[in-house]
Amino acid sequence: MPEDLVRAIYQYPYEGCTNEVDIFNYFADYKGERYLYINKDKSLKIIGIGIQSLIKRDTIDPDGVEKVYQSFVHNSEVFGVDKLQLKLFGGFYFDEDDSEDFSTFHKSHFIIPKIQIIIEESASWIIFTDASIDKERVIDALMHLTGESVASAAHALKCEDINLDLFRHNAAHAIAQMKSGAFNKVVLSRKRRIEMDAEIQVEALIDKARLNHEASYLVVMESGSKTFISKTPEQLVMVNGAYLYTNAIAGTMSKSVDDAKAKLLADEKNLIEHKIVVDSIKDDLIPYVCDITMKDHPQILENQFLYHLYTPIKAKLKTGSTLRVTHAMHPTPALGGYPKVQATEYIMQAGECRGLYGAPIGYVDAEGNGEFIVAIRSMVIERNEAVLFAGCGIVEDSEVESEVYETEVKFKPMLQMLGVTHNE
Ligand SMILES: C=C(O[C@@H]1C=C(C(=O)O)C=C[C@H]1O)C(=O)O
Repeated sequence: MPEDLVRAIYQYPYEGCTNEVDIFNYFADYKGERYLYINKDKSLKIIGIGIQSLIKRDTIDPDGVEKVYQSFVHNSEVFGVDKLQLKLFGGFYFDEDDSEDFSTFHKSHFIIPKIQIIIEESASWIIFTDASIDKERVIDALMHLTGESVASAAHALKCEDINLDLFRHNAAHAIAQMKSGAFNKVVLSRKRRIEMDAEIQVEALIDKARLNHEASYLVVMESGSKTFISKTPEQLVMVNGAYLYTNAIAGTMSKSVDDAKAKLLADEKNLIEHKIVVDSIKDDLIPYVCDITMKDHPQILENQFLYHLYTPIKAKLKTGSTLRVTHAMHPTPALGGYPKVQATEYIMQAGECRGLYGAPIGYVDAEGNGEFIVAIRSMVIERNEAVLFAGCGIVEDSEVESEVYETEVKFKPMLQMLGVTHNE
């Protein structure tokens, strides 16, 4: 019998524990095969446990991914109480470059889990795609979790900047290129490796993130021995029925600067960087949407350590799904540069091999709705090591040392999550 015909999706209303740390802990046996997605206003949590089907490609292939997921959903028999809720979660690499840091991930990496827990404000579900799991037992156990927090036992031994000299060199080179008119903006990035004295526990990191109430997403994706984590403030795209939402986030000032908000809103260099992103997003959206609405001037987005210039954008969707639009928009000049092709080539020549750093990660449902984020403020961990990523937009008026400082501040959310307070 073809495999498709014996698949089944079982859905139950979920009234169990809503603490993601407890749930991750309970499913410790599935380490390497779990994921977590929490949206910015914490109105949606998606937790995936085990791998029923890994949709993987060694190229960035949104159409191929969508086809396999649709076939899974439509060829499965559904035993459920509500309309089909199973969501597909995963991401695409930043670009087609291979990346050693992400060797257990694929350029298209999407997961249909064995168990998916969806926690929304109005209702929640637990979904099983594996008939052999004892569903009653799992549901009963989840109802009785006690909400213990998990403190990290690991301390930093060593902090090492992997490519700071190269970053300085590339930034100076890019500024010179832009002064001679080669392109307008490029985003360059740095990496920092942290070695801890014990294994880094993902549950402890999630617990740390949970206690921090800043308006950011939280994404955790395990793949074998590696785990990717992003605590990003940046949405790439959300599709909800007839509407599409996106935003431009570009232009940054540390909160430690006196009068930072007012300075940022009036700073010519940052306003130029921001406008490049807004204009490029508009151009990329035109084939898919109509009635684009946005304000003429950016507002301030506040993070724990930084202020950003921020323009929310709403439009009516004419055609396309979340995955299609994600592919068309990524990378915006907030992470790539402008013009897009030249900037992306520049990043590839700079040898950054970003993998999932700055990549689109998110979820879609069977109707094409969903949300993708831009995976910044991120790190990949393996055993007792973490590699942290931070980047910034370079324009012709940039100064190399200010950009070095900006990336220092952008490492902070991940350093804080690891409990590293100073450079060891
Ligand atoms: C590239 C990063 O951040 C991006 C770059 C910004 C900038 O240059 O001002 C601001 C927000 C993000 O779009 C990062 O945090 O790694």
